[in-house]
Amino acid sequence: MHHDTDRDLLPEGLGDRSPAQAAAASRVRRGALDVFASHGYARVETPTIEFEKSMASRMAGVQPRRMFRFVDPVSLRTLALRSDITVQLGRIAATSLANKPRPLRLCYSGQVLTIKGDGLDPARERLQLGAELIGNDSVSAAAEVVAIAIEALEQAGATGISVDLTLPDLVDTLAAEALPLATTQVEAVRRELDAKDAGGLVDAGGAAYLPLLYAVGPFEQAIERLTEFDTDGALASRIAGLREIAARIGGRARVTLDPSERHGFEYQSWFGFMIYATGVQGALGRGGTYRILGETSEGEVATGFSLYPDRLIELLAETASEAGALFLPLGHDPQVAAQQRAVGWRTVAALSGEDDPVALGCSHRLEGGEAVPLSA
Ligand SMILES: N[C@@H](Cc1c[nH]c[nH+]1)C(=O)O
Repeated sequence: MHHDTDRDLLPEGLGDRSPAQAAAASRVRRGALDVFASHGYARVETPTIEFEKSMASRMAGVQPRRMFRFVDPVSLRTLALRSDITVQLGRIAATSLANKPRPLRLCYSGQVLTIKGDGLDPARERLQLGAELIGNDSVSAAAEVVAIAIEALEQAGATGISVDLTLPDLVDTLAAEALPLATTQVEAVRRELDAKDAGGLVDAGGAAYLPLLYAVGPFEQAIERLTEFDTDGALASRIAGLREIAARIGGRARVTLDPSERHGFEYQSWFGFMIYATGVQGALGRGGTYRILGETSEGEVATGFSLYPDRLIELLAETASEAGALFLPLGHDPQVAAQQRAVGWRTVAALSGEDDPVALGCSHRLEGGEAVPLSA
């Protein structure tokens, strides 16, 4: 077909979900939210747009450059489309729910947008589902949220789950004392470690950090390497914490360690993790410990995670087999049809004598009050 306008095009990185994908998305959303609720996480809903300032300043490290921003014709202030619901929950925790007892367990689901896709993934709009445990960033909190992330993905239909643990503030921790770096070097060392570039790391003045590039892989082996590297014990409490978390997830997911992984971790502190599943390219989610900044006080610690299940939804939609439907011929008894729906049938009512039940996806036809299989 010839297009002389862009009427039918969608902007880059944005798309529709087909009926099969929308059905898979509903199942994934419901599965995950049920798991969050079953562990005591109360759902909150947040606006799609709010003041840029409140989203950009709630956690240290948030990048407003990634957000769609525009001026509100009403308030004349800059608004931003949400790119991460966690920061909105930070706002709620610091304001309307500030006086609720801690730990405060909240969960959420919604669409988020960024101006640019992330690395290999060009999508600019994504479904984000997550849970936040506010008021605690201990090993127990971390173990709880990792376990819930695994359970939520399992419930959503993911298989072969693996979890990659990381220490987001590793370089800052080491640079402070054990392996000093000039403030100007910290960023470069972090970047080369993230890129796993040994030559670049040496050039950036981070030769002492080289062994970190080898403390990567299956958890038991990698944590041994990290322990050997940590001769003066600067990382001792973190290593003990990681060991305990890994022990508590063990058996439910494959656990790996990548202590200097930074990609996508904007504000996480001592603990971070990524979560993956078989057949799904890229990470399905990310989480960790962080600090919600207050207006005057030093703020509040928290632990949580976000799942971005769009790739899983596409996979599930491809493999889902559509359940048959029951064709209701013209002149059927509406009460009988309602009874059939009540026992689980999806019905498709004829609008004219020409409607073709098979073409409309029906497997059965209502005849004499019964669902009769349509002969193929
Ligand atoms: N919202 C973070 C993940 C997270 C939730 N809680 C803590 N960390 C992200 O999407 O990267």
